[in-house]
Amino acid sequence: MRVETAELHDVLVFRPSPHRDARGFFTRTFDAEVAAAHGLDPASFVQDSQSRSSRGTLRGLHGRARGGEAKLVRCARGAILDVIVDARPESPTFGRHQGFTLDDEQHCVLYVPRGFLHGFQVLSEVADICYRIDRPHDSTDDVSVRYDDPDLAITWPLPVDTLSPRDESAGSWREMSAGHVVG
Ligand SMILES: Cc1cn([C@H]2C[C@H](O)[C@@H](COP(=O)(O)OP(=O)(O)O[C@H]3O[C@@H](C)C(=O)[C@@H](O)[C@H]3O)O2)c(=O)[nH]c1=O
Repeated sequence: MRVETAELHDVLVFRPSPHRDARGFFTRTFDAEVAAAHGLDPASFVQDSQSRSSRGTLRGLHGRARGGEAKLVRCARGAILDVIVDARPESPTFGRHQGFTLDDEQHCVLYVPRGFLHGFQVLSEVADICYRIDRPHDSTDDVSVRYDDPDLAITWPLPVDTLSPRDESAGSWREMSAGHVVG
């Protein structure tokens, strides 16, 4: 498994080597030794979740108040554009965003540190996203920023056809970053 850094500070991409044969494939999705060698505490990932969405669906941008939440994100089925925003005021890449294609061909796993916003749009007919988080979920910590916030100016690849009510009524990046609520 190769591990790459990203444009955004502290972000990692775990790039496995899938084994393909007539039956399909085998791929490693998490390796505690590799994670520890790159400064992550493997035991910290206390919940593993999965969501399924259809093409064009956008989930995000989501962050977490009161300490933030680190994530390991992968696309187990289909393909997505995953976008993260560095919301850590002390970071050299504060306010910047980066997109990553995650799919069931490359099987890359994206490490998103605490203090980021996270969202994705589905590129395939259906996509299953799996993510491990380093704190138990608590919806009272939810923070949402509009995916089409003009200050972030993220380019999404497809028209957005499905949004949750929470994402529909999300706040602005300016408001959120001024209050330093994520992380
Ligand atoms: C995220 C989450 C949701 N839920 C519940 C709450 C709600 O009833 C239902 C759907 O929740 P949401 O609408 O918040 O799900 P969703 O919009 O998929 O939220 C997720 O979006 C992506 C972009 C992320 O980064 C994740 O951390 C998470 O925020 O599932 C849990 O029980 N545990 C969880 O960890």
